[in-house]
Amino acid sequence: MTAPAVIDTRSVGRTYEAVSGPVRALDGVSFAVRAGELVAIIGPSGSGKSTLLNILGLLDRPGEGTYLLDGVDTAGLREKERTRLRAERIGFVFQAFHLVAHKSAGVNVVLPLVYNRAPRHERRRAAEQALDRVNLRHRMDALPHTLSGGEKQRVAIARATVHRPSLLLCDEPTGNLDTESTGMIMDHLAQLASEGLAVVVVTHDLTVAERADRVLRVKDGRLDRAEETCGR
Ligand SMILES: Nc1ncnc2c1ncn2[C@@H]1O[C@H](COP(=O)(O)OP(=O)(O)OP(=O)(O)O)[C@@H](O)[C@H]1O
Repeated sequence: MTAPAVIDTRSVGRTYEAVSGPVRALDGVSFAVRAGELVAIIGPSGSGKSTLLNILGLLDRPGEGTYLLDGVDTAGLREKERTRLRAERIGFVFQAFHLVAHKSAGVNVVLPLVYNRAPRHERRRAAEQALDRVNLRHRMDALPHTLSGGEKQRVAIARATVHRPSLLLCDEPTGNLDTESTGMIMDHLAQLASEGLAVVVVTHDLTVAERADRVLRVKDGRLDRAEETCGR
């Protein structure tokens, strides 16, 4: 049986109104990402990757076309409903980790559950499980500055997945990491995908893209249809 589409975009376009005139950042972008897939998005600077990631993360709206997240047509949602859908269904991982510096790894991981108003007694256990998935349960009480870059990103992955979203969006997740840590982060992302998460990674690193099930190339705001299929 085919896994359900977590991301389903149809003819998505986005134009920015810049001082110098309109900038066509995305044009006719249609693709799906299913539960259990690890997909890399690559493309030159200015090709539209961030614009696409912002739309997929419900941080921006497409100018044209439709975006269905978990089968929900996001166009008709009010801002409050978009915020809730984002908080429940999406996790974000950034290049610069964005951990709260004066809070322990465990408290950082628990934050989405606080925002989602999960029952208090469930939070600690969920944080332990999320840290366990990235082999960092023993660093639960560690402050971010005592962790290596790779460990910080693993905490960020635990935080982004603690509420069991259906979609994990990663923006250059290995941009600040060495080769060894990069490999470990990709191992964890592949593992999460194999457990049913849809994982999307925007990257400039071709060794990262090689680990994906599929690579989507963006060029001048359009998807290059000559997609590669890579084995994980
Ligand atoms: N807020 C904005 N206002 C006007 N133009 C914008 C805005 N944001 C992005 N653009 C333009 O839209 C196009 C796509 O930009 P985008 O940031 O999505 O590309 P990118 O592929 O993420 O680039 P990079 O790899 O450098 O981050 C570019 O031409 C960019 O200059």
